[in-house]
Amino acid sequence: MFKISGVACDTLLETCGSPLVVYDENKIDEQIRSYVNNFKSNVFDTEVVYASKAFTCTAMLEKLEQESASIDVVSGGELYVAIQANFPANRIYFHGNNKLDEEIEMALSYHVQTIVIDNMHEVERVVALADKLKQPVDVLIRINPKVEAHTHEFIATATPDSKFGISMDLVDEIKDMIAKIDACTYVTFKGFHSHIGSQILATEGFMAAIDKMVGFIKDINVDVSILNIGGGFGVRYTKEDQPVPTDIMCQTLIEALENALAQAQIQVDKVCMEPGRSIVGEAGYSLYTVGFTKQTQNKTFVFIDGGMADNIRPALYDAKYECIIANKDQQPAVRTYEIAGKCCESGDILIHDALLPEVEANDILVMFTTGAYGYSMASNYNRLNRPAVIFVKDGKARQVIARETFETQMILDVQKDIEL
Ligand SMILES: Cc1ncc(COP(=O)(O)O)c(C=O)c1O
Ligand SMILES: N[C@@H](CCCC[NH3+])C(=O)O
Repeated sequence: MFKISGVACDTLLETCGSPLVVYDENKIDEQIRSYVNNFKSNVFDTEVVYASKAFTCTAMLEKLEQESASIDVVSGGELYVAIQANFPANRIYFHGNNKLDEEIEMALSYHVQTIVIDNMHEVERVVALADKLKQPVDVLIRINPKVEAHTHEFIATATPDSKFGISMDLVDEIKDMIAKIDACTYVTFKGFHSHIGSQILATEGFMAAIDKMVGFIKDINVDVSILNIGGGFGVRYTKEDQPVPTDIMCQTLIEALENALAQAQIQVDKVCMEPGRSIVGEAGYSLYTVGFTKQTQNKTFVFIDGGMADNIRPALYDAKYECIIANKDQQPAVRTYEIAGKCCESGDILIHDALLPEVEANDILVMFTTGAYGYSMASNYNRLNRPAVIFVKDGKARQVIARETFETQMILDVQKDIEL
C-alpha cells in the first residue's frame, strides 16, 4: 500500500473519507526552507514571498510564518485568510489587476505593508483611500518586462498584451505614477515588481527578466529600494518535466541579480521572489476511490469519485499528471486507462492514457503533484463537495480544511424579498 509520509492511503480514506487532498508536510517545509536558505545575498536583503493563491489555509500560513517567509494575496478573500491566521501585516504583499475599493480599504485597515500597483487608475484609488484612512502604505509598481516565458499561453503573464502591470516602454506614464505616489504623504514608492508566468522549467526567462528590469531601473533613474522578481518556478508533473532544483534556481538568480546590479551600478536594499506552485505542488496528492470502469470502442475508462470540480487544470490547461493505484503499487502496469471524473462534462478527464495495473472498483487512485492550484481552483460544479485537506507528517495526520457537505453548501441558499 502506497504511503504518504508514513501514512497508508487506505487508512487515510477510511478515516477521512474520499476523495481527499493530502499534503506531505515535510515536503512543504523542505521547499520553504530551501527557498529561504538559498535565496540569500551578501549584497542585498532578500525576502521569499509565497504566492498564497497556489494553496492557502490558516495551517499553511502558520507554517510560512514560522519559517520567516512572507506571502502575497490577490484578493480580499486571500487577505481574509491571512487575517484569520494572524499573519504579520508587514510581511503581506497585496497584488491584483483590479483591486476593489473595499479590498484596498481592507488591506489598509489591516496595515498591510505593501500594495503592488497594477496601473495608473489604481495609483489614484490607493492614494485617495490612504489619505482618507490616514494609513501609511508602501507600494511597488508592477512592470511588464515583455519576456517570453516558455509555458502555456494561459499562464504566461508578460506577453505584450498581458492584462497585468504596465509595459516597461511606457516610461513617462510610470514616472507620472511615481510622481502621484510621491505627492501623497501616506503612500511611499519602494520599487518595482515583475512576474513572467508560471510553470517555467528553465532559468533563461528569469535571467532575461532580471536583465530587463535592472536595465529599466537604470534608464528610469529613480531610487529603488525593492525589486520583486515574481514567481513561476516549475514543478514535476510528469517525467517530461525537469524543473531546476530550488537551490540551483535561487543561487542562479542571486548571481544574475548581483551581476546585473553591479554592472548597472545600481543598489537596491532588497530583492523579493514569489514562488507559489513550487512550494506546495509536489507535496500534494489527490486520493480518489474507483467506482465503475467502462470499455468503449477504443478506450477503457476508470471513473473516480472526484474530477474537474477538484482539479480543473487538465480541462483548463490540458495539464498532464501521473497516477498510481495505491493498493496495487507493487503490481506491474498492464493497460492504459482514461481517468474520468464524475462531472457531467465530456472534458472531465483527469489523465489520458494512464498506464496502470488492472483496475477494479474500490481501488484507490492517487494523483501526484496536485498541491498547487488544485484545491485553490476547486469548485462545486454539479454540487460536488470540495474534499477535505489533510496534512501528514511522519506517520501522523491532521485535518486542515474540513470536507464540504451538502448542508454547508446550502448555507447560502437563502431566499428573501429585496426592498428596492
Ligand atoms: C504576481 C504573481 N506572483 C507569483 C505568482 C506565483 O506563481 P507560481 O505559482 O507559478 O510560482 C503568480 C502566479 O503566476 C503571480 O501572478
Ligand atoms: N492557476 C494556474 C497558474 C496561475 C498562476 C497565477 N498567476 C495553474 O494552475 O497553473
